[in-house]
Amino acid sequence: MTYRAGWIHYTNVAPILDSLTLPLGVTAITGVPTQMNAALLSGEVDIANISAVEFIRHADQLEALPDFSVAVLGPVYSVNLFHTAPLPELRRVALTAQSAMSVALLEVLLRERGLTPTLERAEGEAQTLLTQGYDGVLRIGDSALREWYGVVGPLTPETTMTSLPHAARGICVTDLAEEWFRLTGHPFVFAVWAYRRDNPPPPELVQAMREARREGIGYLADVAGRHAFKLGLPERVVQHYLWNFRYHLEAPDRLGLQEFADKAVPGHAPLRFGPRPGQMR
Ligand SMILES: C=C(O[C@@H]1C=C(C(=O)O)C=C[C@H]1O)C(=O)O
Repeated sequence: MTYRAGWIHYTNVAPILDSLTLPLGVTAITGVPTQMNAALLSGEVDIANISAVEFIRHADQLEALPDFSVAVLGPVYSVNLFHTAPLPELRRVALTAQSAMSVALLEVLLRERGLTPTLERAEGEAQTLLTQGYDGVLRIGDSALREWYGVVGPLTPETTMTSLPHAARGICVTDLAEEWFRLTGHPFVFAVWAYRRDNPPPPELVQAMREARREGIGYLADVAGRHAFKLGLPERVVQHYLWNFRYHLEAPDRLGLQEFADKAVPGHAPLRFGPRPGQMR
């Protein structure tokens, strides 16, 4: 029988997916996070790298691979609130329909500060929406990375990604993963690789994913070079962006994930992970 995978193929997953050779009997489709979340939950696919919040919300049915994540400790650069008013004065924020995770994270961060702007779905470029009645715009993924650099770049010999100004031309960029780090001191996990508990992936697929990740991380400059060209960004910006991710769901990432789960989805079922490499079920 065929095992079906659903991949969110944003640039941040390229170090895992670009070199992946699917074993015989495994097929894959691709889409944005909300599409892959829905595909896994409807049974259209058997495994997907889904928004961690959907994994948490459906923890009664799902399990995640024990050693795969898209996480960061500190800034992520691609989950950004672009805003023209200071955070405490925000009135109307445009959300993206592509992401479940960043919306849930924004809600947690606003609640922690006691802020209650109106949140609405609206697609389009942040800089355009900011001239159309929104004073905040949440964007994720490749377009958010590109827009972030469009606002705060260029990177000069005197600046680094972390020392860049984060406001320019009247637009401020708040990196939600950095805000999470300020609040908790923990990493933020954006995605995990989840499947229904009664339908785990064939070991050959997980093995192939581990090999692909080793290859991708080992040749990160090449991965960055290819994607920089596609994104229209400087190579060193994309290489820094990719190097910054935590792809192994390590102990600190699990702490961050658990903390987020408790804040965002009170009463959630216990989070479950498959056996670690070499561990028996
Ligand atoms: C950090 C990011 O990670 C992605 C963000 C997701 C979400 O917001 O739901 C889901 C999967 C991640 O790969 C990003 O794309 O900017």
